[in-house]
Amino acid sequence: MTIAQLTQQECETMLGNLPGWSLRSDGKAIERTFEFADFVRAFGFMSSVAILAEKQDHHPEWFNVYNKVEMTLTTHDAGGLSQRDATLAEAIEALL
Ligand SMILES: C[C@H](O)[C@H](O)[C@H]1CNC2=NC(N)=NC(=O)C2=N1
Repeated sequence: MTIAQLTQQECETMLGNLPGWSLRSDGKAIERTFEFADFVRAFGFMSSVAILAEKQDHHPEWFNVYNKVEMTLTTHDAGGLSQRDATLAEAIEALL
């Protein structure tokens, strides 16, 4: 499935609406680290994100150590950032 990449302007607008997220150095993904009180809360967050990801058919790349979750969003089918990344990031922020 071919999905359109965001334009430079759309990327800037997206990041302006997503404080805490930053653009990866190659410009093809956005990243954010989440920190929770303990592992159980971090894993509960990941479980909630997993349900969102399935609903949106759009999945994060992530790494968890104890209470920290490092998350990267990119659209593999687009080879970079797409509206799907913005939509998922906004839904994730709404969980906090
Ligand atoms: C067939 C394809 O794997 C699906 O359309 C979805 C699954 N989840 C996905 N997640 C992400 N991050 N990028 C994708 O391109 C993607 N594609």
